[in-house]
Amino acid sequence: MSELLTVSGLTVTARLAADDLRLLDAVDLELRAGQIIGVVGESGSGKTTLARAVVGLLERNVRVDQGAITLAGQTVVAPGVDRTDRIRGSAVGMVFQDASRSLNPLMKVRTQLAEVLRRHVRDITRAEVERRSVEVLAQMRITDPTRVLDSYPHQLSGGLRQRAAIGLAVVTRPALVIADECTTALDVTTQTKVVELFRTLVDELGIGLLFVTHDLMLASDLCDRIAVMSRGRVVEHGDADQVLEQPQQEYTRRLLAAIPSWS
Ligand SMILES: Nc1ncnc2c1ncn2[C@@H]1O[C@H](COP(=O)(O)OP(=O)(O)OP(=O)(O)O)[C@@H](O)[C@H]1O
Repeated sequence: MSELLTVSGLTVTARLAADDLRLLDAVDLELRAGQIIGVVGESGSGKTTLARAVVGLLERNVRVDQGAITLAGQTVVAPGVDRTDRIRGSAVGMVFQDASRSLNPLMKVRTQLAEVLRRHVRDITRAEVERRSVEVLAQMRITDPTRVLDSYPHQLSGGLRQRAAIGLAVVTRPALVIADECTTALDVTTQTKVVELFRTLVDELGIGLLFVTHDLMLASDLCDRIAVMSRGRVVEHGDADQVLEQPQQEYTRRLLAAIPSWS
């Protein structure tokens, strides 16, 4: 099977008033369709920068110096190259920590799903918009899709809001989903349900999921592969079982030792 997402030698720098700051240093990563990769590491290790680089949402003072990101064999990011506007929201869906960053608080869920579908699916009919909106909420295991479609985000519970946000990310049937700390703000029970939902979606739809989390325990429950980041570098990268059972790097061993229930 060929790689869906390949990050090779990605080096990213922020320009600051006084100096340049390297945010990512020769990062390598691979992900196949139907797989989940957990990008883990302490705060400030570069996880969000990596996730944002894949979707071309780096801040204005940040640039790609070396390396490349390819999606299904096509280069989308390289020094001086940014083709992410062709894939963002269509081939690649995004879910953020805070559903309010994924969802527009001023629009009903129905309107938001319709807007995304109309933007990305040429000549889609009203009936098809409605059918796919209901279908995607059902895929999110939402039992009363009509109520959710007719709600504003603030009228939904945190868990339902995040499910609606995931629905918005996958309604265009992307090949890849980037989820950045998207369960962090949820209570543990809701977090578990969202993680189970992700596993089901990946298995059912065959998408690739890049799941950014500082929570190694959560990553161990969900992910097939794990990339451990420290100071802008991927220090360890491999099958989740292998990384967790036989960590090669001292940094990974320290992260594991910090989990109270890990033995
Ligand atoms: N635009 C920027 N300009 C300057 N420094 C930045 C910029 N964006 C990120 N950084 C710095 O790069 C480092 C990595 O940040 P990043 O948000 O990628 O880390 P992270 O692993 O996602 O952390 P967290 O888990 O806290 O979100 C941090 O030290 C951050 O302050």
